[in-house]
Amino acid sequence: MSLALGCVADDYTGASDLANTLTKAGLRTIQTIGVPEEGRALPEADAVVVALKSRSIPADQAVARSREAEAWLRARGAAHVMFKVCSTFDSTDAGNIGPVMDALRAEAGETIALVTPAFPETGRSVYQGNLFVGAVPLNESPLKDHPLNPMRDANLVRVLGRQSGSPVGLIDTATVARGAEAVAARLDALAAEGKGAAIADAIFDSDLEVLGRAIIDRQFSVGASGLGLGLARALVADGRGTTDAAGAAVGEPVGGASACLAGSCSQATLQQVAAAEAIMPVLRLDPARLLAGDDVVAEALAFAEERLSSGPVLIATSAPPESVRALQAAHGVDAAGHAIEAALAAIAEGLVARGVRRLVVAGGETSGAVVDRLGLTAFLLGPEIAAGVPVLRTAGRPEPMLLALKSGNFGGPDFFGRALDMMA
Ligand SMILES: Nc1ncnc2c1ncn2[C@@H]1O[C@H](COP(=O)(O)OP(=O)(O)OP(=O)(O)O)[C@@H](O)[C@H]1O
Ligand SMILES: O=C(O)[C@@H](O)C(=O)CO
Repeated sequence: MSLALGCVADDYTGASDLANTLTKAGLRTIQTIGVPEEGRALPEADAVVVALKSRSIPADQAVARSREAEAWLRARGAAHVMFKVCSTFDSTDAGNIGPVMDALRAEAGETIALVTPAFPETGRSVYQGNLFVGAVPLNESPLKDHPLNPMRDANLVRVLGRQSGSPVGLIDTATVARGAEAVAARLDALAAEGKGAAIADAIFDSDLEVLGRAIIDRQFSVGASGLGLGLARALVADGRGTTDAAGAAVGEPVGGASACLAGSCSQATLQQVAAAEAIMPVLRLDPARLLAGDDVVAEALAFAEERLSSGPVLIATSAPPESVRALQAAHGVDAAGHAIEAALAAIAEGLVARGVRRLVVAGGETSGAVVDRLGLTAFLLGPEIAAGVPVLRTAGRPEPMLLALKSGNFGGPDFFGRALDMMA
């Protein structure tokens, strides 16, 4: 396999978002969970997205895992490696975007990395280095209340500057409007000034196409799905992709029962859980009882077991910001998050043991915990349920499963129903 593009993603839902974008843009794409073991056969592909669970772990561990993934991709011929971060730049001042970027850029032998989390299809745009979520700056969006990575500064030149070992510059809209050569020249000028990264403005897909063309022959970049789109279109225009890849891997329907799990507390997920009550039984787990030692996993599985033969169920810990803050104040952010993730993962395992073969999971960390617990290792890409959320089909599992791993902020209010319909 000689890859046109290699990607290292910092969470599993983000990886499936990117793999979906690359597939739609015409690259045959596979998503692996972690670095595949030596000798494991993978289908032929133009691009591989290695999904890590490295967004909210200590920075040194995120760096080590990302370097291993980058080396694996380079060994498979990937000339350009993109580090996929969240379109809302989820991270803290301690990392992990800056430290991972610094390490992968050095590994690639580049002096500067172009960085942009813009993803216009989901309302993420960057102007003068400031990230907007829809019409509001990042720090006024619901991301200010994220349970693990609250985002309180929209100026990404500043945010990344606090995380990186090198100064950070800006490639502004006026430069992007002048085209790929102007972007490349600005990158070189910033590198000559000693900058190690440049936040690039992008408001429309056409801006991302310019950025893609400007950097496709360089070794390394950092971005969300929008930059993936720009890179994929540059590759396809250059004859380095397969133009009929979209939705190629739907495959045969899988039988079995279906279920949904939600550990995301984003505004979008809260609305989706509320809307699901009209179409399926919903169990809202009380995380305070879980942390007090009650066996809520067994309760959830009993709830599901009684109902699965008649249709899907949804089990959610999702709660509004004030409840999340109260739980975190009582137990600590990490302890609360990990205990809930572990409980939802154990529930997922119990559901699969009870015949569930189609599973929808809301939340990046939550999806990471579930996929790891189920021991899934790679996915083929199916059709798109909502912007950034594809149907995934397991690869290398004797009895295939379909999954949808939803980033917290993605999807409309009817997301759960729509996902289940598309997986039917
Ligand atoms: N009721 C709750 N109180 C406190 N924390 C919670 C609660 N329910 C879930 N959590 C934790 O909140 C975190 C949610 O993160 P997760 O990444 O799953 O969702 P998200 O941040 O909305 O999604 P994404 O990362 O895709 O944007 C997890 O660690 C989860 O365990
Ligand atoms: O880029 C995004 O917003 C998503 O793919 C994601 O990473 C959310 O966890």
